[in-house]
Amino acid sequence: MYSGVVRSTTSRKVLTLVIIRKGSDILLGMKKRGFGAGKWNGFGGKVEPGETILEAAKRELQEECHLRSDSLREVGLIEFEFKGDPVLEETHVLTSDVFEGEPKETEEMRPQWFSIDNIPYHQMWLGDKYWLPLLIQGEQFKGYFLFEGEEKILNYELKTS
Ligand SMILES: Nc1ncnc2c1[nH]c(=O)n2[C@H]1C[C@H](O)[C@@H](COP(=O)(O)OP(=O)(O)OP(=O)(O)O)O1
Repeated sequence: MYSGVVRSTTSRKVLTLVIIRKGSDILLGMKKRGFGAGKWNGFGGKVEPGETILEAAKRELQEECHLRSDSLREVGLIEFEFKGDPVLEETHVLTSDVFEGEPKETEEMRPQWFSIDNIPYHQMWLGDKYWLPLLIQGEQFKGYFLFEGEEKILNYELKTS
């Protein structure tokens, strides 16, 4: 997809990432365990065998914060690579401002609304400050991020369409 990037990955994991919006707020969750613990992020996870991207996104949203949305739409596709890890994370980013329920803390995530003027980028994945503003502006985007560990980006590309 990106001419300048040579990937060293040999397999691919498909993930979803959902950002729910309400007026000028977005909903993030503090990841309590596992991969990305201690970071604010959208809601999502691995797409299970037999599931569509949309089904997986809806399931993860409900499992992680008890919200339901039948109006999720895909706005972004990001490939995350971690140096030395043979797995490329193909992450589908979806959003909606139509949902049912109130966000509730779960075993995995502690949800909290943030104003788009006060997003806690310093406690989020480093790449988020590049692509999340595009989502907030209503853009569609494709990206690639190469990380070294969790706290350093070696290379990235981001394009809007
Ligand atoms: N680099 C980066 N920036 C922003 N967001 C992410 C990454 N890497 C990622 O994996 N993510 C997102 C994509 C997913 O929404 C989550 C990771 O999901 P994970 O918790 O590993 O998947 P689950 O299926 O929920 O895992 P278990 O419940 O099986 O532990 O972060």
